[in-house]
Amino acid sequence: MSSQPDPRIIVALDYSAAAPALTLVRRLDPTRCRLKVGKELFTAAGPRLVEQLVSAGFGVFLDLKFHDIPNTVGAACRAAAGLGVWMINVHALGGRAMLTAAAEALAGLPNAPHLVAVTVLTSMRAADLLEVGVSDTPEEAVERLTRLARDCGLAGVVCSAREAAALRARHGPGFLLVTPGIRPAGDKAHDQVRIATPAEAVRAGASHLVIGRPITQAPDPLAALTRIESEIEGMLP
Ligand SMILES: O=c1ccn([C@@H]2O[C@H](COP(=O)(O)O)[C@@H](O)[C@H]2O)c(=O)[nH]1
Repeated sequence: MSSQPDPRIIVALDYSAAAPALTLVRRLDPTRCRLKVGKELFTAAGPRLVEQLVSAGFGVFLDLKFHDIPNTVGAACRAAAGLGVWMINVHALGGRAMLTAAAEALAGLPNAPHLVAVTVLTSMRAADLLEVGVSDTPEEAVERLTRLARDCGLAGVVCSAREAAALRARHGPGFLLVTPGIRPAGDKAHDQVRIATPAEAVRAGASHLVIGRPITQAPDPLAALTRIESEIEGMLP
């Protein structure tokens, strides 16, 4: 019996136009990685590019981080699902009613995408949370928002790999832990704060690793992807 490939690396296509994104995508293979389309590329290139990536066989994470009133977010989630993507997300800080509306909007849809909630952005540290009125540590805030998201029926969360071990222990094997802020040892952190290497993330129990600039801005993106694959090879179940 042949098993379906389930690539754990999600390449973040943070480009300002479709052309450079497609130049990289043509060198990639859907059995090796999934693709993430975020706010920049989606705003520049629109839903047709997303459909093109889906038609090319890639699992696409549409990372638009919806955060609005429940009715608006539910409708946006349904529209996103219509593009045939593999995963979509909302901000957990939108609260229970919004998270429930998002989950209910997808319930019963054929081939509904995985719905995950962004907890605390990987670019934030404790002082940033304090400034917006959150006195929890990032770890506490991530844990609390994850419990809320799970309670509302979401399939997983976006968190940093630094919180992944505690979440994996509490929420068990099937819960999705999608971790950006991945930096191979020695790579620049850029604007990321709560970072981890690919191996650290997998060891902590991350189900998926979101990786952008370490691949897209590498002199040889394919070689960078191959190095990351080798680093985690044999560590995944
Ligand atoms: O907490 C979050 C949520 C989303 N992201 C997104 O992931 C990629 C990371 O890109 P790098 O170039 O590897 O830093 C980017 O598209 C973010 O929008 C995140 O970093 N943190």
